[in-house]
Amino acid sequence: MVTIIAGIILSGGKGERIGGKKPFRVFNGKYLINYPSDVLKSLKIPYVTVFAKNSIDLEMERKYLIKYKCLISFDLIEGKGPLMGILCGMRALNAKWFIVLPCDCPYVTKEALEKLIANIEIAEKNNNLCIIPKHENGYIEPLFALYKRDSLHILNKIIMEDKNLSIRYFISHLNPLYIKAEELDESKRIFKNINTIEELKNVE
Ligand SMILES: Nc1nc2c(ncn2[C@@H]2O[C@H](COP(=O)(O)OP(=O)(O)OP(=O)(O)O)[C@@H](O)[C@H]2O)c(=O)[nH]1
Ligand SMILES: [Mg+2]
Repeated sequence: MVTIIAGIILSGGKGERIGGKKPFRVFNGKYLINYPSDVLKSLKIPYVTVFAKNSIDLEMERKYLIKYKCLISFDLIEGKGPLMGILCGMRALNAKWFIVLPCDCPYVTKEALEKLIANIEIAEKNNNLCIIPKHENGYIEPLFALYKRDSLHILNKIIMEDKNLSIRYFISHLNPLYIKAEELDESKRIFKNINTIEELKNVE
């Protein structure tokens, strides 16, 4: 059976600004990575967490696996950025649509993801291969978005070419359906990412 929706939690960044180990940094009493994991679990959406190729946090990752019993994958090639994480996630789980989330989104909510998912019907009609939240100022949230499995061949090609691995370049091939960021969360807090040690302490 092909699942309709699966999740991909991107957890393979270097976390340079936070001094490494980003997924397992503690924010408000929980590891950062637990936030998107708990929300996907509460929605009963199967998901894969994609860590870095040469991860140095294997012990933490083992404990995470025991806690969540989700799928775990690792980047095929090191240092290629989020596109590699999406590729490895899509290869690990068979679904029609993938909710891509970063590991550092502690304000993510079940309600916001439900609202995001509700747009799939429109995207199916319009042949959009991704659904991307967009702010009023034009800023987009491609790492808090939905991607259709049908985009996998394009992703493969882009990664094989290895010329432009920006997520915007990938999206430019996908006839994106842009939705208003405030539609998912009026306060837009759900999009807040944690990048530094200081931000770990600023619990809102
Ligand atoms: N699987 C995978 N995920 C990545 C990769 N690069 C970034 N990410 C993830 O994409 C999300 C957004 O990236 P950033 O916020 O820049 O995080 P980061 O790259 O770990 O942090 P910096 O090194 O400080 O930029 C985070 O959840 C990262 O873990 C990668 O090469 N592979
Ligand atoms: Mg980065």
